[in-house]
Amino acid sequence: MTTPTPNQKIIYTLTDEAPYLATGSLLPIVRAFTSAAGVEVETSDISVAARILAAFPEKLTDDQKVPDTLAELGELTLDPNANIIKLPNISASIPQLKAAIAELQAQGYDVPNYPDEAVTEEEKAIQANYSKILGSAVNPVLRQGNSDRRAPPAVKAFARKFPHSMGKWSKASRSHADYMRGGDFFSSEQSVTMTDADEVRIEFVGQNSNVEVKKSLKLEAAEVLDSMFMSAKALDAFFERTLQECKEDGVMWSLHVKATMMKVSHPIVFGHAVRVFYREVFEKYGELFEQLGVNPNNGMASVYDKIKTLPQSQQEEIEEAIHACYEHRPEMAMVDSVKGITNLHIPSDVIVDASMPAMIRSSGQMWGRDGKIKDTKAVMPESTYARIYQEMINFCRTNGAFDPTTMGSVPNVGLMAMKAEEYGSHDKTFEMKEDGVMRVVKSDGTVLMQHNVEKGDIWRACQTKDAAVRDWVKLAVTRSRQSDTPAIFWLDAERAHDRQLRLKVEEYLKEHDTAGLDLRIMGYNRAIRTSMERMIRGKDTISVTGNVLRDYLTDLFPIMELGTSAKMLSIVPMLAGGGMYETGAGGSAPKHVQQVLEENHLRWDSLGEFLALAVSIEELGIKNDNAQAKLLAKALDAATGKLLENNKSPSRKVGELDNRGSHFYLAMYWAQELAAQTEDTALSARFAPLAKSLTENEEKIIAELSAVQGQPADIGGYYHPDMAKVDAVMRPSETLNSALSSL
Ligand SMILES: NC(=O)C1=CN([C@@H]2O[C@H](COP(=O)(O)OP(=O)(O)OC[C@H]3O[C@@H](n4cnc5c(N)ncnc54)[C@H](OP(=O)(O)O)[C@@H]3O)[C@@H](O)[C@H]2O)C=CC1
Ligand SMILES: O=C(O)CCC(=O)C(=O)O
Ligand SMILES: [Mg+2]
Repeated sequence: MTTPTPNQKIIYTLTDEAPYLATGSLLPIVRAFTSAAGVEVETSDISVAARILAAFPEKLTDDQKVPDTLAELGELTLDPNANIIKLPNISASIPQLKAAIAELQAQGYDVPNYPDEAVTEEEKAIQANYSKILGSAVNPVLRQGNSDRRAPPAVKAFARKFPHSMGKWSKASRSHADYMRGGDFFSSEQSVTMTDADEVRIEFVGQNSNVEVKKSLKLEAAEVLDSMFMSAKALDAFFERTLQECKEDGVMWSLHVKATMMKVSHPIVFGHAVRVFYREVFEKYGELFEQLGVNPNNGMASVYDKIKTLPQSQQEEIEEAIHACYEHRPEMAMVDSVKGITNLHIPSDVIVDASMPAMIRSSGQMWGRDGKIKDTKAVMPESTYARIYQEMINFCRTNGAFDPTTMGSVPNVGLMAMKAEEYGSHDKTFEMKEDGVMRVVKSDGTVLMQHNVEKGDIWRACQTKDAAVRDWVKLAVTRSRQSDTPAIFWLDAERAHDRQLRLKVEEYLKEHDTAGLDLRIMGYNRAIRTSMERMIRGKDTISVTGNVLRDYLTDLFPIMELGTSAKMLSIVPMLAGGGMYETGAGGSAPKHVQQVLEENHLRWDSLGEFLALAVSIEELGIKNDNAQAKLLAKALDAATGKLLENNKSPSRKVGELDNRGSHFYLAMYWAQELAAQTEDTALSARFAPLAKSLTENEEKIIAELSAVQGQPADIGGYYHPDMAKVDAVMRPSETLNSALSSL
């Protein structure tokens, strides 16, 4: 056996919820296999619980302390040998963060409460510490490269053979997307490309002409800087209009934002929606709510939580006032109609990238209060990106639902490196405390951009580094060439930022041999229409997009094509030369954990993990000239293909094959492939006994795995489960466990 050298290491992240549970079953299998090629798989815990613990070492006993693994991984991304498998993790909203803190405290960890309002210096320090954990806090640190997401041919073939359900579209559907026609970020966007490096200042000039420096920003030469704002008044008027229209037309109302990734601006937008929808409640009890510390940006859950301290009679009075709003407001989409959880309950329940495709896939409908699905107005204030959903809705209404058995594919090459664009704007986002002017000023005093703003407006700046753009263009050309597929750069002539980017794209395309390639540049509406026209004819089109569209499209198209983005291959070739392999574009699926707790069935599909692992092991094999690793990767790909062909993916129903069962099949096929190959006889001899014992014991192992289903499972915590309990729940087959340990 080869001894692992420092380079022969894969870092496998431990995250949260369903992917964490799935890891409990998959990782022991992976480790058993990779050790045969001298490849070590090391874990790195970046769960929200681990990140909380790492932030407060001074509050913990020595044996409770954990390392700051996210910082360590962040450094590793700069190493050309980095090889990281990144599973989806929770991007916590404030309510989720508080729940995780409470769970840790109950387990005996003395971590501080999250201060809603930080007054003292100590509270401010605690809040600053927690702000690094809030929202999408992991991905921006690790994503030191651009993004390449696609459905591998075997996965596409699987979708054609076993198509997922698609809700029919009616020409009479009244569902649509609605967005601001003015006063939003789109209408106010300004953008400049820096000629030289400089340290610019973001300043606020008040009506008394006092200048407040909000932030100093070091910019590189050729970097693109944008600034924009959303008018609070226009936003409120927009929400009011959408609510009135829904009430008049009898269409359900729903809100779709990305409060997790846009962790500063979108919770504020969400808070406006809450205040407008429940206007009478906030008018009547506004002062009391302020005293109680209610924060509408955290949703109606914050109201219900804070009024608990009031006398029963007063609580009932407020609850009645809330119910009175439902009388004159339109019906609102529900997250859980049984439990009465509405769209405005917490800001992280409805996340636009997954929620809009789910709606379009279900005939354009969402769940109502009565548990029935109905037509809905999908409200997405930012018109920049909302328009693409309306294009798809129009397309489905005209052409009917997409057909997974014949449709082509839209892979994505996304500009993501170095916190590109809006997803890096959090430290440059400000809610205006008074009327005045926001401006960006060069060190020599030249004003680069400025906006007149009013109290409550949300102003933000976004950066895009030149090196990131250059690499993105290269990746697009490479993917188009390698897959012999046309590529469209989605750049909108109406957008100031995109006009700057277009100049760069045109320049950097000249650095490549593009002869014979079909590369086009189009505005968003035309780009999505062209892609869809081609898609229904079975043709593929690469979408080459900015960061937000990367996020949106890598759920939108996969959910139509494959039923879920979890089946995507998602690669981040790092700028420094290493590789990160993300598992799908999908999230951590809280509903899946609930099912495990209730009936010990995990419907999580680890296909994304299988695909990521194969590329990661292959890359490691190439870099280290490790022929056995290359064979392992090849066999894993073949095993994944077999698993898809034989339909051994997890089912959603208790009693049927679940995540653990599908892992067994992967192990069996993988061992069979390795035993059958003839390129390396030592490897074949090593895996032959395992292949034999798994094949012979298939029925017994499946029976052992099914036997545990149907009753509640205990994993000892939600955010910080007990590893031993997870191990017991996720590895219930003695026969499988002992076969693996004999390898
Ligand atoms: N890369 C990352 O780290 C990401 C993290 N997230 C985080 O995930 C959480 C949930 O986000 P949400 O927007 O609801 O997105 P999810 O992708 O978790 O949920 C959408 C639905 O997709 C289905 N799904 C997703 N992955 C799988 C899988 N592997 N196997 C089977 N089905 C799957 C599930 O459908 P069903 O329930 O019908 O089975 C799930 O409910 C949030 O905390 C969010 O911050 C979200 C996106 C990316
Ligand atoms: O970081 C997150 O919160 C989610 C990431 C995401 O949705 C994506 O990259 O597709
Ligand atoms: Mg996404």
